[in-house]
Amino acid sequence: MGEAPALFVDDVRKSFSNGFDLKDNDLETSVVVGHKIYVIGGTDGPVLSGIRIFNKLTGEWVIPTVLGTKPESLKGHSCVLLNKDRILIIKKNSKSNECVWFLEMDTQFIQDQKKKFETEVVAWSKGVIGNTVERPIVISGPSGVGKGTLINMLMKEFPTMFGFSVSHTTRAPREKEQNGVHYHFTKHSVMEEDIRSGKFLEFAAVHGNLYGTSVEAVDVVSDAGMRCILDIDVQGARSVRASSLEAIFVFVCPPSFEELEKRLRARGTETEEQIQKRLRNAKAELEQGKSSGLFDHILVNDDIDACYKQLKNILGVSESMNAASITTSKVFDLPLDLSLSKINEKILINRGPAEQKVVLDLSSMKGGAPGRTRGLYMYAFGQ
Ligand SMILES: Nc1nc2c(ncn2[C@@H]2O[C@H](COP(=O)(O)OP(=O)(O)O)[C@@H](O)[C@H]2O)c(=O)[nH]1
Ligand SMILES: Nc1ncnc2c1ncn2[C@@H]1O[C@H](COP(=O)(O)OP(=O)(O)O)[C@@H](O)[C@H]1O
Repeated sequence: MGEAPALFVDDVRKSFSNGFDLKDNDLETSVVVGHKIYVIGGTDGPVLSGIRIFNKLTGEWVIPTVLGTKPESLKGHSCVLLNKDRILIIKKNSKSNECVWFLEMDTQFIQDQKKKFETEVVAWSKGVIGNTVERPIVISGPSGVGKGTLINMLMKEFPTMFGFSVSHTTRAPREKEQNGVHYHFTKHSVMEEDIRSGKFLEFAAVHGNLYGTSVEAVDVVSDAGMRCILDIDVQGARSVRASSLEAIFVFVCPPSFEELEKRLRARGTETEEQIQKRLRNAKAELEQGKSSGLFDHILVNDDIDACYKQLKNILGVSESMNAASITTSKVFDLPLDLSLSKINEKILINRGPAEQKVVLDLSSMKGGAPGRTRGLYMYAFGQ
C-alpha cells in the first residue's frame, strides 16, 4: 500500500539524550518535541499536575498550567507524539472507550491560552470513539414564553434521545430548582475565573446575572450518545453560531406581549421588580430573535400542544422513535502489557503477540481542548 514504515515509540525514547536519568516506565513517560521534553505522569515531588517540561536550551524544569479534564488516574500508560501539537496517551489496563487521551501543547487553543496565562500551558482532552450524535438544538426566547415547558415535554417523551445542557448561572435558585439538574449555581468570581480559563463555550449577562454553557455540559450529553438541547438567550445563541458547534437554532415567540406578561406572572417565580426587568428585556429579545436571521426556525407558542408538535417536526422526531436504542460501538479490553506504533494517521495498539491488535484511526479527528477530541475510530483485527 506504500505506507510509511511504522514509527516505534519505544525507539524514539531510547534515542534521546537529555542529560537526566529519565527512565520511561509505565508511570512516567517522556516525549521529545524540539528542545522540550514533556514528562507525563510522575508521582514524586511537588508535581501535582503530573506534567512537567524540561527545556533543553535553558536546562530548566517548568511546571505548566494544566487545563481541561484530566484522566482520573494515569497508572500505566503509553504515549506517542502527533503532529508536534499534541501527544496521544493510551491508558493501559482500561476499556477502549475510556483509554484514549490527548495532551495538547501547541494547538490553536493552547497558543491562545499561553498569551492569556503568560506561562507554559498544556491541556487534556478525552478522546471519544465512534460516530457523533445528531446536531444539538439551541432554543431561545423571552422569559416566560414556554422554553422550559417545551424542553421538559421533549425530554419526557424521548428520555434516551435528548439530554439537557445544564448551564452555569450566578442567579439564585428558584424554590424547585436543583443544583446540577436545572443549573449549576455558582458565584460570580468562580464563574469569571472559569470563563478566563476557557471552560465555557459561551456566556452572557442576562437580566443582571451571568449565564453560560460550559464545554463539559455539552460534552457529557454527547458522551451519553444523546442529542443536546441548550436553553440560552439570543446573545448566547449568537456565540454558539460563531463556535464550532453545528446546532439547529429555534426561537420561541409568545402570541402577544400581554400573554407573555400573564404567563410570567402566573408562574410566580419572580418578584415584581424581576418581572419588570424581564419584560423590558423581552422587547429587545423579540426584535433580535425575529429579525436577526440568526434562527433557523421561529415558533409561536400559542397552544402548547400545537407548538410542541411543530418543534418535533423541526427535529424530525415522532412518537414511534421514543424507544429508539442508542448504538454504541464495541468495547475492547486493553491490557497492562501494550505497545504503540504509528503508521501515518493510524495507531497500532499491540496487545501481546498472541492477542488481537487494535487500530485507532485518527484520520477524521476533530475537536479537542477545552472539549473532547472526536471523530476517532477503533477496531480490532488478528486472532
Ligand atoms: N447565554 C446563555 N443564556 C442562558 C443560559 N442558560 C440560561 N440562559 C438564558 O437566561 C435567561 C434567563 O433564564 P432563567 O433565569 O432560567 O429564566 P427564564 O427565562 O424565565 O426561564 C433565559 O433567556 C435563558 O435562555 C446559558 O448558559 N447561556
Ligand atoms: N402555550 C402555553 N399556554 C399557556 N401557558 C403556557 C404555555 N407555555 C408555557 N406556559 C406556562 O408559562 C409559564 C412560563 O413557561 P416556562 O416554560 O417556564 O417559560 P421559559 O422557560 O421560557 O421562561 C409556565 O407557568 C408554563 O406552564
